[in-house]
Amino acid sequence: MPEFDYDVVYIGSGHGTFDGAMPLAAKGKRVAVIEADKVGGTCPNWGCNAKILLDGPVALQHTLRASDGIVSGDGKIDWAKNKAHKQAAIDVIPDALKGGMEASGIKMYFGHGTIIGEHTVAVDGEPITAENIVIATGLRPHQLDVPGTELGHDSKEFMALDEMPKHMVIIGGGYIGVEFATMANAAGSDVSLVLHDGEALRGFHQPYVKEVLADLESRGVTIVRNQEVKSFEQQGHQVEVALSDETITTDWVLDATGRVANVENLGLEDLEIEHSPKGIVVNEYLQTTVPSIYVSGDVIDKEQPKLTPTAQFESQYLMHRFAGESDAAIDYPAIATNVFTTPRIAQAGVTVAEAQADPDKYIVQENDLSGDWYRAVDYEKNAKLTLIFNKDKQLVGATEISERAEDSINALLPAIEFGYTPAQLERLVYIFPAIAFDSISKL
Ligand SMILES: Cc1cc2nc3c(=O)[nH]c(=O)nc-3n(C[C@H](O)[C@H](O)[C@H](O)COP(=O)(O)OP(=O)(O)OC[C@H]3O[C@@H](n4cnc5c(N)ncnc54)[C@H](O)[C@@H]3O)c2cc1C
Ligand SMILES: NC(=O)c1ccc[n+]([C@@H]2O[C@H](COP(=O)([O-])OP(=O)(O)OC[C@H]3O[C@@H](n4cnc5c(N)ncnc54)[C@H](O)[C@@H]3O)[C@@H](O)[C@H]2O)c1
Repeated sequence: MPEFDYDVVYIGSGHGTFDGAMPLAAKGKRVAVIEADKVGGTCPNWGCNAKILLDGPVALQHTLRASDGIVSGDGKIDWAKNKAHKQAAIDVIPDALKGGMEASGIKMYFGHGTIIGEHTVAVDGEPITAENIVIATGLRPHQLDVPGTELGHDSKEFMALDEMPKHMVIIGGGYIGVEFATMANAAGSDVSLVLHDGEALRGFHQPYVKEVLADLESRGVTIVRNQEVKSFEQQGHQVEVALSDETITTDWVLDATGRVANVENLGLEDLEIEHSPKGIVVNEYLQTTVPSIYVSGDVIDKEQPKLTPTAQFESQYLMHRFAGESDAAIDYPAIATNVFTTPRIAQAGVTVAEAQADPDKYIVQENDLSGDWYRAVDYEKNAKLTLIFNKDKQLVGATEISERAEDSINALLPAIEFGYTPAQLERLVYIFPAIAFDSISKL
């Protein structure tokens, strides 16, 4: 008779869980997953998948307009149809994932999970025991601490809008702020994007960020810089957004000021597990100070970008550990990331700022892609790619601004991660003409 009900119980069913939990169960481990909301968590339901479906027509509209009359039509987006298409495409995911998990042998529990002992989680009061517990509870939207904050909305509510508001104030210059400003503008909303200082998308190459912001402005987005939000106040059907120097009256407010960790009501205090709104503190094995309790995905307090592929990498790392296949510390690879604006900005590996701060170690090579014949296929005007090499001439980092930046950086990622030699690069026979061929030819 086993000592515990399960080998591993996961709290949360997002990418921080299922990418590792399914193969772990398929290897014969006894696995349970607890979910309080939709199976699959943020990414499929309210994050990446939902967002990229809504973005499809936005990118199409941008290309159509950039084609300068070659493709005719006004490219007007029917938001209600766009939302219905998105919803139809993602509605099937939770059941499909649930089915996949159950088929691999996972027992699903629905309810709120709270850790009540080193090996015990209560699901709405019912105790379940496991040799190891994984907390993968993700993040939720941060809400500004100002009077009237409840009048603000989050990204989930934006993606559920039946109609695009005539005017929208978006607060915050992070991924969500600029991506959703791009979408709302393309769908016909008059957008004011409020930044509390001059900068947006910190962590990305700032000259490229400035180009994205300038492009948004050229399409009618008002960027309001260096303003603190003071309050939101209902005025009839509208909301007054009071900033340090001005007041904007709007139909809808998106509070995109970041996301905070779901660490409440988990029992962390009783077990003295260190945590903050940034997440739960772990060691190099993703383990908390209680050795049987691990953490995966966005809810880890970490330096790495809080993205789906990062969560997937962590859950797969834990799968190998729980399967007894590896006891090594986690070794994060180069993580590629992209801002889905039009144009996009993508990057991976050593950043330009890091390279410029250490010129003895790195060589920075800037490539203007606007004269590149292949980029004329996408009517690119401002495409640029910055490559960073070490002194052995191996690629260690790259960032691009273009309509196809995510594909370009994905194509370069293996060269960054594995440090290909010129001889190895010669053996990569890519499809031509294509983005991967074009990007790799710059090495
Ligand atoms: C608008 C938006 C767009 C995004 N776009 C991208 C993108 O383009 N590319 C990208 O890589 N990343 C993107 N992300 C980030 C990506 O969604 C996350 O990195 C990813 O979902 C993290 O997975 P996770 O499993 O750690 O957390 P989540 O997916 O958030 O899953 C956590 C789960 O835990 C459940 N839960 C929480 N507490 C409990 C509890 N006590 N008991 C039971 N269940 C609980 C929640 O209901 C949730 O289902 C986006 C995020 C947002 C919000
Ligand atoms: N393309 C993608 O991969 C993608 C897209 C969307 C979200 N995400 C993920 O979702 C998470 C959250 O994204 P996000 O954009 O909400 O957060 P973020 O942390 O990227 O950006 C928050 C922004 O709000 C600003 N801000 C904070 N307080 C403010 C205030 N009082 N007034 C004005 N501005 C303020 C910050 O300066 C920052 O620019 C991130 O983990 C991100 O990785 C990823």
